[in-house]
Amino acid sequence: MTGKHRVAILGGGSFGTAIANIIADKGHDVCLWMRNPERVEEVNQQHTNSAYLPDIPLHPGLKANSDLAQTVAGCDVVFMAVPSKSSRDVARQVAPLLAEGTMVVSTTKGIESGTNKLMSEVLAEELGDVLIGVMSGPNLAKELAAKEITGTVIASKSEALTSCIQDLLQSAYFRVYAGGDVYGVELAGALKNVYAIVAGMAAALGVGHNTISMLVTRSLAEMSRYAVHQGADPLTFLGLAGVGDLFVTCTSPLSRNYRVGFALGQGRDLNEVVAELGQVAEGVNTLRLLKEQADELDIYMPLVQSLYGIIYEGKTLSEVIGGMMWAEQNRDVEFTMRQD
Ligand SMILES: NC(=O)C1=CN([C@@H]2O[C@H](COP(=O)(O)OP(=O)(O)OC[C@H]3O[C@@H](n4cnc5c(N)ncnc54)[C@H](O)[C@@H]3O)[C@@H](O)[C@H]2O)C=CC1
Ligand SMILES: O=C(CO)COP(=O)(O)O
Repeated sequence: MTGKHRVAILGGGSFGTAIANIIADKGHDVCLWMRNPERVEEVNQQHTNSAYLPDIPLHPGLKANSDLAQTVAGCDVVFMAVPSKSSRDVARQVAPLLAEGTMVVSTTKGIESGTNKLMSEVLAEELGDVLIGVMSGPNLAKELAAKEITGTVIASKSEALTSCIQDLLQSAYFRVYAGGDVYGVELAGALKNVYAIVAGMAAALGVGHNTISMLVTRSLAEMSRYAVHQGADPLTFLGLAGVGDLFVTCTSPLSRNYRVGFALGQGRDLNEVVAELGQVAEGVNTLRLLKEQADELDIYMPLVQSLYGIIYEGKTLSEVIGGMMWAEQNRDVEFTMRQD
């Protein structure tokens, strides 16, 4: 350990708990902010968070608190681990409590409704004089908490922040890469959720491996096309935050977005499925925002258009697949950044 940090994690769901546990394991002071006093009690007394990470014993040094001011008092690093719909609200609450120069890292993989802003932009607007970073990669909370080997990307304009977060999280099972493409890393994390819904749907239909492979590859092409149009670095999409996260979310039933897609593929109702999940599946909201953006900016996004058609316009999956295969017939040259 290269110096002890005091760290606050805002949001005691699956991912916040997994990250907090890694940091506690490494011997830092870490406090998890959770609204529910019973869950706070469970973390502090039983060292578990059974609602989100059942069967995972948490480090006894990991503390939880429902008081935000007490949670962040004296912290030099804060992780934001709430869903995108709550990020601005939580940022507003915490803003007056943070010291100048605090390092704030968003782990949220979503886009704000109404503004189409990413979380680093929301934090920059709300938090004043702090350093901001974003973290994204193939990081299913349950696997991370079970110490399955993986990696992630921490991106920030501040090298002090990226190296601090590398020291904080790096371990035998978690490799942390630094990057400078804040926008691309964050956007990749939000976009892949939409394609995980498509992949889950395809899995429910029992499609072949060729089909899954085509779907994931064309998803990467589509999300890269959108991101590059918006100013991201295409190489980001070939890394852990891009194809790495896309691959895991499109193939694992541990992904909540994949599970939503799987249930839709079984013919179930979206609202019922989302309610039953009890955790956030950011892709549902991101799909709506992306479809609006694709229309407005005239970006070719056939998978987004098709999923939107199925979920919100009552189109059938076979109708959509037929249309997509025909549209691509005979005139497609494979190059990811092309408009067609
Ligand atoms: N679970 C995963 O495998 C990963 C999730 N993420 C991202 O992290 C973000 C959070 O996801 P999860 O922890 O998985 O979600 P979750 O649904 O498991 O937990 C979210 C937590 O935030 C809390 N929360 C919601 N609104 C709040 C508010 N206004 N104030 C205080 N707390 C609030 C909830 O009570 C809950 O404890 C999402 O954007 C997700 O995409 C990122 C990497 C992996
Ligand atoms: O982002 C994730 C893994 O990297 C988790 O995906 P879900 O939100 O679909 O569970």
